[in-house]
Amino acid sequence: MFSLNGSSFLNNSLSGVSKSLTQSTQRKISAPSVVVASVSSNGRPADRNVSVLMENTLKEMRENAAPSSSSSSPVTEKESKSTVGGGVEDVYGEDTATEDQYITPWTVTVASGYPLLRDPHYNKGLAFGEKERDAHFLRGLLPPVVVSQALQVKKMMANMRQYQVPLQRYMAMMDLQERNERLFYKLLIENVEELLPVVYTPTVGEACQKYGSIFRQPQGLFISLKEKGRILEVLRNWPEKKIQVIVVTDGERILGLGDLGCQGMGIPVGKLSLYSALGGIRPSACLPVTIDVGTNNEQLLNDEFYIGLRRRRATGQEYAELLDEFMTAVKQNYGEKVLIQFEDFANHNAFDLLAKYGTTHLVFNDDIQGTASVVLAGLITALNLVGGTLSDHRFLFLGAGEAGTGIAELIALEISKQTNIPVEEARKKIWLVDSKGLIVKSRVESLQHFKRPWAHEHEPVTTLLDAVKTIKPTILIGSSGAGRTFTKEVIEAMTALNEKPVILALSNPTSQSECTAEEAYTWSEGRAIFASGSPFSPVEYNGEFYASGQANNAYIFPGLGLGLIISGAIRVHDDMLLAASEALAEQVSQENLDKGLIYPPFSNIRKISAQIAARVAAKAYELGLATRLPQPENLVKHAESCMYSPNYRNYR
Ligand SMILES: NC(=O)C1=CN([C@@H]2O[C@H](COP(=O)(O)OP(=O)(O)OC[C@H]3O[C@@H](n4cnc5c(N)ncnc54)[C@H](OP(=O)(O)O)[C@@H]3O)[C@@H](O)[C@H]2O)C=CC1
Ligand SMILES: CC(=O)C(=O)O
Ligand SMILES: [Mg+2]
Repeated sequence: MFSLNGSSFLNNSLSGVSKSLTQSTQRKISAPSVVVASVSSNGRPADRNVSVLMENTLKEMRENAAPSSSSSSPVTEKESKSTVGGGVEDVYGEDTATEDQYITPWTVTVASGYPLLRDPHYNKGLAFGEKERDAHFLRGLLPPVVVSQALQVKKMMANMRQYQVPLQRYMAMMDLQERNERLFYKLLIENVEELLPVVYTPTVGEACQKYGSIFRQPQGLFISLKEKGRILEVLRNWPEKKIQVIVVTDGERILGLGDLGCQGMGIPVGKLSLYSALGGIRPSACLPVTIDVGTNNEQLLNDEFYIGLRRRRATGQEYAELLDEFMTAVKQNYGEKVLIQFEDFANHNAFDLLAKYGTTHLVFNDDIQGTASVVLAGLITALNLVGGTLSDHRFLFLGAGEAGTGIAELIALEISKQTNIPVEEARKKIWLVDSKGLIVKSRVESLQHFKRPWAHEHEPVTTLLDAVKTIKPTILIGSSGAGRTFTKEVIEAMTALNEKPVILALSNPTSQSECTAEEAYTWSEGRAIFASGSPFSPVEYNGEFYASGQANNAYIFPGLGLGLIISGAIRVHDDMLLAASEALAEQVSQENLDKGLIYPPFSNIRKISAQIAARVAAKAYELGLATRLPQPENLVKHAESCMYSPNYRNYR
């Protein structure tokens, strides 16, 4: 997001602060302003001419210091500015309570000329109009032509399609994000099905593996053990002050690729791009964080280009203390209502972190809860194709970690609600296999705590194939991170047992998928209802085309996050996950079902996210967890109106 040398760092990194200071006024101002520390200007022509613009900006800031009733933003002025000073933002460090804290002496100037072209939030490239070029000292800095954003999108897509190697596309997209943020989002929103596999799974997996080698500009906030005791200070280095969503990882379980240490940063960056593109959260309100506690990945430790701490992972107290400092600092810096999404932590930390902070912070774990919600939605839809209710089915999982047990628990909860049986009873319909075989009672003492509820009475079974034969599942779910584990024999066994076997290969990226779409359709003779975590192209089998859906939490977390934000929710509740599942399932049309699709196309995702957000927000109000009162009358419309728009704004 910024270069680390000289004044461009200063200007770029601080540019976001101006947005936070002027956010309430943006509709009126529209002029790109930046805030800089009190450092003298370098005397460029643009700087000599800023005084009038600067005065205007300051005037407008003063005028708009009071709450604006015309703002359609879901964040009210009062809420967004509360600090120790009794609800008034302490911009100048005037509060007694903050006396011992350092402050930065900000002054305001206006971005124009060369720095404006280098500011990704405001840069429009060739789309700067004639008047803007005059008003902002851009004459001569751009070639004469003025083009539309639509033409820029067309050109970028044509360029993108020239790249044969997926990683090159990823790098081109990241470069665009750093150069012209609105164009990046415009491209992503308008070409979501084509670009999702570029900025997200599977390509983001390869990008994380090679992050050190392809590293150009830092994205997101890196918090390592070196920063212990100073995390609040580090958070304050981030240019944006009004953060609504944080996606944080410690890089220990990146997709199904294992421990990638600090290079896991690609995941929070990618997930937050989806928060904005798919869920409409403002990019400036999103903060990607990677907590670097070392890595146990020998290959990375020996890689001269590795970007993280060159030490083995901290564990126990050292780990817990760093995480606790982070969680405390986040609340201190951004308040109660910042949403923290835990992402790609290893399961030995993930469940504990969720349990520990679930009662004190607005948190959820995407791998445990987001995945559960998306899979439940797919299963509710699949019932239209295979018949029966959820409780009529038998579920078998390969993989009993975060995703596996998270999904299993939400299915059990839904069955329990639908049938009025205790959740313990509902769990008996669900079986899980881990690396040691079927989870059964006789193994209970040696099982991690999150597996224990699934240890049912049964004799030991060591292979998946034997588990399929003995449990006779109607639904098989892969959440193992182990590629090609749904063998021909396994899928044939499922097909022998079921007219239409439901087979979900959730593991990411594509290399770790339990089977390919082609394998699922071929080995099941075209009878499988199949979906996968990473996308597969349609498959031809016996002269027919089979399209499969993408069972990925990307359907859920953007809408869930939006719903939490617009309602001002203070906690995430399981019923919100169920509400999100129902909302997603309702978006699957008969036309989708006729093609065997159990998820709607991603091309409609913003509409889908608005529906999910509305349902989640409604649940927050119903549960008394919402703080943004009164409840808007039409939550879908409200969600849509709150969504980020990547269209260029006019500058005066
Ligand atoms: N599609 C989506 O939206 C999502 C997909 N995922 C994917 O799911 C996968 C797993 O993630 P997560 O649950 O967090 O990981 P975990 O590490 O928490 O769990 C993995 C589980 O798989 C088991 N396992 C691993 N290899 C084998 C094998 N060869 N045979 C049988 N069991 C095996 C492990 O067994 P043991 O416990 O014995 O070690 C463990 O129970 C990843 O690839 C991830 O990308 C995750 C979240 C969302
Ligand atoms: C999709 C996702 O969150 C994962 O594979 O970890
Ligand atoms: Mg994940």
